[in-house]
Amino acid sequence: MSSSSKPNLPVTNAVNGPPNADLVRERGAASFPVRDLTYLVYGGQERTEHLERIANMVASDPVFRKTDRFFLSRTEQYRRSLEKVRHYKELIAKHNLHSELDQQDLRQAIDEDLPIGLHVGMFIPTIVGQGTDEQQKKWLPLARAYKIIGTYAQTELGHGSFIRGLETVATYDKSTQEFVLNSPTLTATKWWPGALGKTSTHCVVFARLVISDRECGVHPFMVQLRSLENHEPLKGITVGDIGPKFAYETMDNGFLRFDHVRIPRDHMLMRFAQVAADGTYSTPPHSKVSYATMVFMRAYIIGTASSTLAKAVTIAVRYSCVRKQFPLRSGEPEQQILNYQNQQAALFPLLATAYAFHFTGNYIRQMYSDFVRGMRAQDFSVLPEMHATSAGLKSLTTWIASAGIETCRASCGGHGYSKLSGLPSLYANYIPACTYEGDNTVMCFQLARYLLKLYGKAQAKPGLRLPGNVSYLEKSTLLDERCDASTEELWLDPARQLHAYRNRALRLVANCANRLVAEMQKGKDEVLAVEAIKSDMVKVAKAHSYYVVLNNFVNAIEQLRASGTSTPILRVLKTLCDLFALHFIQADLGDFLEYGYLSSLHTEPLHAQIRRLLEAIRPDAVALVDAFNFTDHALGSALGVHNGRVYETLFEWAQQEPLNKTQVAPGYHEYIKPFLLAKM
Ligand SMILES: CCCCCCCCCCCCCCCCCCC/C=C/C(=O)SCCNC(=O)CCNC(=O)[C@H](O)C(C)(C)COP(=O)(O)OP(=O)(O)OC[C@H]1O[C@@H](n2cnc3c(N)ncnc32)[C@H](O)[C@@H]1OP(=O)(O)O
Ligand SMILES: Cc1cc2nc3c(=O)[nH]c(=O)nc-3n(C[C@H](O)[C@H](O)[C@H](O)COP(=O)(O)OP(=O)(O)OC[C@H]3O[C@@H](n4cnc5c(N)ncnc54)[C@H](O)[C@@H]3O)c2cc1C
Repeated sequence: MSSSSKPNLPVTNAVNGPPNADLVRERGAASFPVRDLTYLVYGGQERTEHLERIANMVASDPVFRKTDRFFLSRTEQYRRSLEKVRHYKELIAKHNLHSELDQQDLRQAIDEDLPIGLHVGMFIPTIVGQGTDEQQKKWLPLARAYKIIGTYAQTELGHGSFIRGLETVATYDKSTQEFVLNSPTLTATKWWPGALGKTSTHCVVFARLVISDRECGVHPFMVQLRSLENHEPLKGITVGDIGPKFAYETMDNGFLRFDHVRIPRDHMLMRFAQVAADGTYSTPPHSKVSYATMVFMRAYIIGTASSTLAKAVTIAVRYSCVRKQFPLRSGEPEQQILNYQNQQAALFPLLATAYAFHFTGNYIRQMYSDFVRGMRAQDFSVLPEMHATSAGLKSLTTWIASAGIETCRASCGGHGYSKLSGLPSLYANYIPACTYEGDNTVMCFQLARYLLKLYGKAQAKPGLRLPGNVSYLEKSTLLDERCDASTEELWLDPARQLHAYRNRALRLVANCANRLVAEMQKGKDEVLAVEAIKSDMVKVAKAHSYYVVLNNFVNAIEQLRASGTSTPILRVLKTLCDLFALHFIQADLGDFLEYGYLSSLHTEPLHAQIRRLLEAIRPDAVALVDAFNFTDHALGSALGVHNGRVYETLFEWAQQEPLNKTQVAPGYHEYIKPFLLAKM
């Protein structure tokens, strides 16, 4: 089927030449107009073309090249990322990219963990969210123009998850109307904040507020760290880089200590809690409102899980199409490895998940903007739902995307282990998303607590109406219902799929609630009873989040159908949605079998339907990854190049290896020559 409009062919850093014939053939045989799916993913033709212009501008700009990154030292990588920051700023001015959206598009196209990520992602949002109007007026123009660079300094050497345990102190001195910031212990040292070590001039510091010996809890303070003239740390401030990490080399995650550093009273961000000149403290309208930037970032992280996983799947699917291994019978041509069922079973559920997460990203963005609108009107009622939902989805999406990248890497065989595949660095730079912005397990407890509370309320008060995604907690009769998908066809019914996910989630919540009561009946208080069910709480949070993801995917398809999306696109999205739904039932089959929701009567058709779905996706696999529309620059992979010239590109990129600069190995004269035969 032909596209409704020609794609803007991505700028390539692959080796030029005729494209791989298998990829060409597969692209020609797609069952749906790829370009239309791209428009759907990126929000329309105009927006897609705008993104392409930016992506191609970045991809063709030598400052943003990525191919040298594997051969640079940590310090060189950091310097290169600063060079990219400077150039990013130049391009904003040159191309008039002053809107936040344009700048976000540009950063996304640059596709590197730049040391201004925290400035944009947390420093500015914290000023916006937590600063008074006057504070915003003072700091925002400076921050937005990069006259100052900031970060978000919360985590300490001793505490990250347990925010109330932070030790940095901000003591109010009424006589001078200043706060005195101090790090009283080694463990009070701020540790980890991105761009803190070497880049930032300022930061928002989270410290315990003390007024006249009274503890008032953790609050945000604006602090200047470095001189704006020579970048030297200011008096009383010890700051530096925390040293080598798993990856993330472009980012100067830092440490920071305060020795009785004085800041003016109006440097406490006082939108919600205030300290008056005389030291009178006014409490915030919600005790966790100062945690709002983390909720914002969790929502952002959920949104990026789709694109990250989509990159890994694009690389693995294209490579699996080019790569051939074994004829089925002797004398026959070798098979593309993508024809093997095991390869499809590894990659296609991840392809489906990348699409599923795309719709979840849309959902959380909408939920977040409704929440912000409420907050502006002093309505914090949605905060618990927003916090719990984003905590759970952040955990599920980052866990699945991380594991998915590794699956993609392993499915590329030996070449997947080469950094030139792009997959090792994609993985290494992505996995901290499971830890930062809230350790995933700790985040799951937050969602599980919320669900258990609502379940308890619904039990105590029959007829209580709960919000949309959790309304199934009202229906304990659901627990008596069983699966009736006894044929392959019935497994394609979205209502039945959702029923299964809802039933599993409710079952796990109910079991957890019962176990909590049982532990308390054994004599434990509530705190210890919760400790006894913690691993089950993680399962509860995941089960609910799976349900939310599937529900969003099903709803999105319904909305697309209603808005007249073409049948071929709807058909392929429905196939992906089915595979997502059925694959994750198969993956957690024990949950569904354990309480008799499913039996072998249902599992046989389930497995058979999954095999059918893999077959259905196979002819469209390349088109489905092409629809993500990544440039070769964005993928940074010799295996995933658009033209499929995988071997040529691998060979050429390998020539850049510094070891290849000389024919004779460095160290040969000292270490090899002495024991080799002198002559043959
Ligand atoms: C929306 C999309 C926008 C798109 C466009 C944006 C463009 C942006 C560009 C950005 C580019 C950026 C690129 C950067 C890349 C990423 C870099 C990563 C940087 C990493 C930064 C960090 O890691 S910062 C540090 C993060 N730290 C944490 O997350 C700590 C985790 N811990 C906590 O959150 C909490 O302490 C806790 C939740 C674990 C517990 O809190 P606490 O102990 O204080 O409370 P309790 O347990 O007693 O609970 C009391 C009560 O409060 C509820 N609650 C807790 N937290 C919240 C909250 N945040 N909101 C609401 N309610 C909360 C809790 O559930 C309890 O409720 P009960 O009803 O009493 O049970
Ligand atoms: C790359 C990277 C960038 C970062 N950037 C920033 C930044 O810009 N600013 C900033 O302030 N911070 C930053 N951080 C810090 C990050 O937010 C914290 O590391 C994260 O919140 C986890 O906290 P923790 O390290 O204290 O883990 P811990 O809480 O010590 O977790 C260790 C283990 O204990 C378990 N655990 C913890 N508490 C409980 C509990 N109550 N019950 C059961 N199990 C528990 C966890 O599940 C985990 O398995 C960054 C971290 C990384 C890795």
